[in-house]
Parts: sequence; C-alpha cells; structure tokens
Amino acid sequence: MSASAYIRITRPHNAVVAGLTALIGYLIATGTLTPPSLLLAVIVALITAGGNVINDVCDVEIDRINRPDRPIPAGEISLGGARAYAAALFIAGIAIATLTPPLCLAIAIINSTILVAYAVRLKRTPVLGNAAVAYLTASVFLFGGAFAGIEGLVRNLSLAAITFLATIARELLKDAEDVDGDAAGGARTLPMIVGVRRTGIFAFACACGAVVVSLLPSGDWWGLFYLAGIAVVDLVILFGAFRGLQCTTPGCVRESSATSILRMGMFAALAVFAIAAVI
Ligand SMILES: CC(C)=CCC/C(C)=C/CC/C(C)=C/CC/C(C)=C/COC[C@H](O)COP(=O)(O)O
Ligand SMILES: CC(C)=CCC/C(C)=C/CC/C(C)=C/CC/C(C)=C/COP(=O)(O)OP(=O)(O)O
Ligand SMILES: [Mg+2]
Repeated sequence: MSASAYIRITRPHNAVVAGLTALIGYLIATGTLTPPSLLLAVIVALITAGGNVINDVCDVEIDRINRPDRPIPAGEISLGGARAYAAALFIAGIAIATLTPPLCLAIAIINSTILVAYAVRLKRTPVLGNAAVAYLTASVFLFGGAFAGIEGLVRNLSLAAITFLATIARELLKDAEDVDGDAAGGARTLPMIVGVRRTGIFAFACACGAVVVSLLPSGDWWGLFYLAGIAVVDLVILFGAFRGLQCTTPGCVRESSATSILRMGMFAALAVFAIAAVI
C-alpha cells in the first residue's frame, strides 16, 4: 500500500478543478466569495474524488487492458480497499454538505448516487451515460449557486444549460474517437449504433444550442465585456464541433483535435464568466 496510489486514484487535478469551479459558480451567482463558501470546493473535490475511485473499481477489467498502470490493476490498492475508500470519500463529502443549505445537501446526495450509477451501469448505456456526465459537470454551477439559496441556483440555470449542451457535444465526440477500444471492451455507445457521421451532426447541433443559449441575455454578468469574450469562445466551440462534424471515422475525429478544442473553449468560457461576474 502506498499513499501516493491513494492520491492518484482520486484523479486529484480533476477533483481540485471541479472544486474550484463550484467556487466560480458561487461567485457568478453572488458576485462575491465568502469564507464559508470555501466549503463548496472541499465537498465537490471529495465527491468527485469518490466518483473517480468507484469508477476505477467498476472499470477494473477494462483498465487491466487499457490502463494497467492505474492503482487497482497495478496491485497498489485492493478492490475491497478501493471500495471502502470511495465510500469514505462520499460519506465525508455528504457529511460536510450537512453544514450547507438543504438544496446543496440534496445535490450532493443526488450527485453521489449518479456517480455510483454511472460507474455501475450508465457508462455502458448510450446517450444516458453522456447525459449523466454532462449533468454532473453542469451541476457544479447549480451547487455553487444553491449555496446562496434557490435564487442563486436559478441565476446559474442558463450557465448550467450551456455547460450541459457543450459537455454532451464533447462526450459524444470522445465516444466517436474511442469506438474501436470501446467495441473491444464490450461497451455500446451512440457512434457504434448510428455511426460517426450522425454522432458528429448531433454533437454539432448540441454545440450550436450551447452557443445560442450563451448569447441570450441573462444574469448580472451580461454586458459588453461578456458579449465580446463569449463571442470569441463561441467561435472556438463552433470550430471544434465543426471539425468533428466533418468526420466519418474514429481516426478522423482523433486527428481533428475536436475534443481538445472543445475543452479549451469550455475552460475559456469559464474564465469569461468568472471575470464578467466580478467586473
Ligand atoms: C458555448 C459555450 C460558451 C460553452 C461553454 C460551457 C462551459 C461554461 C463549460 C465549463 C465546463 C468546465 C470547464 C467545468 C470544469 C469543472 C469540471 C466538473 C470538470 C470535469 O472535467 C472536465 C474535463 O474537461 C475532463 O477532461 P477529460 O478528462 O479530457 O475528459
Ligand atoms: C456538485 C457535486 C456535489 C459534485 C460534482 C461531481 C462532479 C463534478 C463530477 C465531475 C467529474 C465527472 C463528470 C465524473 C464522471 C465520472 C467519471 C470518473 C468519468 C470518467 O470515467 P470513464 O468514462 O470510465 O473514463 P476513464 O477511461 O477516464 O476512466
Ligand atoms: Mg473508467
């Protein structure tokens, strides 16, 4: 047993970024950060870490082939140990969430349940698995807003809708990239059923939806800076999705860098929202 394996299995970068994003969600909803709001980052980081550990528990057979370096297939953490560790992370996150408003506690419990359901079953269910990841990503903004009550959550609804649509587009294109490996692992994803071309069209439509919602007037942040910044980001998102739209094979989607361009656009959008919220 090594401490570093217990850190690595949580995918710390992912957990920390998700935690910081919850703070950005609170900042966007309220225009400020308070010391108690720092709890949001701890809760989201713990629950995301729990989701990452349970994911590795359920994916152990796939990871033995694709990612033998991960802590469970590498024999650094036992399956039972990882299961107990995931439970401890979820319980710690939910326990701390009892110190937050009931709406935040409810989201923490619902999201922990969805993370377990994703690992156990949803990941292998076409579209529903993508929708689960898109909801989880979007919900970080709802969670951050909910710390300021139902009004805060409502203020972040359009941001959550944009994030949901952009994430669905990216997750579908990631599935299009992975068709060969997923087929070997026995998974069923949308591009395996309808083909890469139609998946690209659907992903592009979702990206267009995200762009349209991003331009609609909403929230205190909506103004000249926001419009100028988001217009540039929208072009990046549309460009990324358009690169995927042109493909008919998984190799083409990988070479198009569509998913990396979309990720870049999504993080840039986060910066635009955060800056627009404080200026
Ligand atoms: C049209 C438009 C303006 C879209 C932007 C939508 C938007 C604001 C997206 C922000 C989403 C975001 C960056 C969330 C960060 C926090 C979080 C929960 C991250 C989860 O992981 C995302 C990461 O991209 C995973 O990468 P990978 O492992 O390569 O899938
Ligand atoms: C707001 C609260 C309380 C929690 C947020 C929970 C969050 C942010 C989750 C974000 C991260 C996320 C979307 C996780 C989904 C589960 C996951 C680990 C997906 C990656 O797993 P695989 O699809 O198996 O891909 P790998 O090959 O990388 O294992
Ligand atoms: Mg996995």
